[in-house]
Amino acid sequence: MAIEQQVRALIGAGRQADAVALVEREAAGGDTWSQFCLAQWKLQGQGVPLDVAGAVAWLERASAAGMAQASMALTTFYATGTGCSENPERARELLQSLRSNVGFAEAQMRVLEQVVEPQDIRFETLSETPLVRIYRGVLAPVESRSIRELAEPLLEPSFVIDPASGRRIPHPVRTSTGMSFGPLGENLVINRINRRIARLTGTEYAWAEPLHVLRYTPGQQYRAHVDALPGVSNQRKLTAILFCNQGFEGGETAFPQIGLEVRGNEGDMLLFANTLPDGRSDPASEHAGLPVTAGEKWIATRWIRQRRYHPWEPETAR
Ligand SMILES: O=C(O)CCC(=O)C(=O)O
Ligand SMILES: [Fe+2]
Repeated sequence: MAIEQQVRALIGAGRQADAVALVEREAAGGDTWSQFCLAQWKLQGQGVPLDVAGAVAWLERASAAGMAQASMALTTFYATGTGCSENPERARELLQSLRSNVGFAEAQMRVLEQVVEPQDIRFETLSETPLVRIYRGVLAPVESRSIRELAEPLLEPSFVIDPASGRRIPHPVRTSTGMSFGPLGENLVINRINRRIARLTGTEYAWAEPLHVLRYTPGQQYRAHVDALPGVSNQRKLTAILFCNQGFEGGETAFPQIGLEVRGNEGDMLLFANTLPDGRSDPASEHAGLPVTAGEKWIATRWIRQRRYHPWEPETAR
């Protein structure tokens, strides 16, 4: 019986410890399927302790033995510095080595090659206090399209848990659908965009939360709110919003406290400060995504903290 079937049979029979022992033995003996399986278990903390660096080590072995799926996964780990040191060049080399036999790698590589990293991006300052700026032409059309295409199948409505009933109820502030490119969902196209945002904002790539995509259809909106979070010391100092399409009506980003409404063109980036010089939330940064009245509005938001933030390192969220 192939190892995969043996593992399934053991798990099906409730013999999880035996399944882990088998996979560990086979992985050590050089079986790439077992190496990949063990890496996944270590990432989920399933049957074995959660161990991201250990997962990367097994992916390395499987990749070195020629397993394309492992190399593909490694591109994301190196691009985002998850479980290993950040190494975007290594990520790109791995992707390049895969392009001829993995369709998804070929498609990503083509987008990377079509876009020359923009150098002379101009911005206009719309408000000094709070700081609000719009940067023109941050994304190439192929990049904003990639964001939409990658996000679309993963969009989910925003819900919150109602404290009274304990039930999932529609989010009271945000009626759009959304998704995030978390550490393992960030392909090299998204990674390069995130690095560009860091460069333009004078911040570090590793300080920001995962790129968060929102799609609004007619009637949907993001009611007035501040992005700063209650009770955290690693505050959301800046918000960068990428406009990922155009041609919709309504949907301006409004700052009611300073009487400002912004509509970016596809590829533009809105940047604003959420905190006062002493680090506290700035009430004047209050903003809303006004209701869309026709068409669809797509944006991608990067909330930038004051220092390192990583979704898998809970201490960095506080
Ligand atoms: O949709 C908008 O224009 C605003 C989005 C927003 O406030 C956010 O992503 O934090
Ligand atoms: Fe916001």
